[in-house]
Amino acid sequence: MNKVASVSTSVIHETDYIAYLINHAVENQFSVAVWRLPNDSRKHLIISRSPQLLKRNAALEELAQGFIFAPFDRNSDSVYLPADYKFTFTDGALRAPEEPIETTSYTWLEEQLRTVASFKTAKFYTVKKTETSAAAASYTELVMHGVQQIEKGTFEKVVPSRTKMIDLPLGFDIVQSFQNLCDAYPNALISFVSSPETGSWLGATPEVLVSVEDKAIFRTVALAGTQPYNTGVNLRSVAWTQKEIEEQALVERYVISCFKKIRVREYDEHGPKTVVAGNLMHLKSDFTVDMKAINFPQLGSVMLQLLHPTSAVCGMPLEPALEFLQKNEGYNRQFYAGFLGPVHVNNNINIFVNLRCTQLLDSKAILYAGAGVTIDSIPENEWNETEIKFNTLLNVISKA
Ligand SMILES: C=C(O[C@@H]1C=C(C(=O)O)C=C[C@H]1O)C(=O)O
Repeated sequence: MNKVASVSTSVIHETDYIAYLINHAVENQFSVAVWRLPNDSRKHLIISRSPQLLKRNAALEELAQGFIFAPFDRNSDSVYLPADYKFTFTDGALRAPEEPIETTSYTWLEEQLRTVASFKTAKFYTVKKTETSAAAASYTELVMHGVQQIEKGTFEKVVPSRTKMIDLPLGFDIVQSFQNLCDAYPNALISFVSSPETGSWLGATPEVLVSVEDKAIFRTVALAGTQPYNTGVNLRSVAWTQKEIEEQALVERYVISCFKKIRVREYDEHGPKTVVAGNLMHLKSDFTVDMKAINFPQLGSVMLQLLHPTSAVCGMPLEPALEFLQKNEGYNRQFYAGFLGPVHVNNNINIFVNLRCTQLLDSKAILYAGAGVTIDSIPENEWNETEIKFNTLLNVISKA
């Protein structure tokens, strides 16, 4: 039996491999990203020896295979994890290599595992200093303040956010939590990113920001409006209020305004439709562009730069809403409502908005959530909306 076959036929479970690889990264000051795309059974893990800092106008199309992790603040650099090692898992096991980087990774791992007697729980990076939002009461005040500015005509929509600090359960296991999120939310991007630069972030986001398939098909969405989802509800008969319909229509208009800036008229738009995102439902419109037909190979990079931060996480118009948040939100969002995802993995770019996420600390975690505020917002309802958004992760992490 050759080396590759001996690993692929072993009985080691993917959770042990993933824990081993995360520990290897952390012990060597490397960075690691683990993810599972929506409606996909494969899990991927990359280790990056030296992450790069990328400027806002970096061309994604020119990057080597890797994982991008960008903060909310578009003037701060993104962290790019070029893959030095890459692994794919299916059906609970490590998949046989399908490309050169996986072959070298496989061979390296097999070598490493010769001296491993048992697998340990994964450790992860934590940052020394971080920021959280003020007390809950001030969130309803922030929403009220936002509504006042809308009444004055400063902007039409703003998305104030807040944090919730929780204690991690005793014996918290990051790999188990990742697996639990994968099981609970099949149509979300499940991700775990850990690096000395960023600390550790775990998330289950429903929102595509930019995806490019085979350098040919560009996709983005306009997602907004939130209601709790109860299993069995018929999505076709879900009713939305005028406030939610307008809130989502604003995001749609924002996406279209980005296409207009670059004179792209040939986009297909479908929706809005009710979609399920874990414990919640949203209204979603899909946008698709045939990049070959319009001869626009950089559409992914160009739209990423124009879209972020969208009106789903910031507001409309962007500049005054952003200024309001910077002045009044009272904390640094860091990577919440930034973007993240694999670049050039299996010939695709799959970048999502970093929502329903948590930053992990030593024995605590910070959850992040925001809610779209329009002229019809009722502060208590927006507060409740952030509570149910926290539950996407809380329901899973607290059981880990
Ligand atoms: C801002 C968040 O979510 C965004 C805001 C939504 C809304 O205001 O209804 C819905 C989906 C997301 O686009 C979040 O989850 O923190």
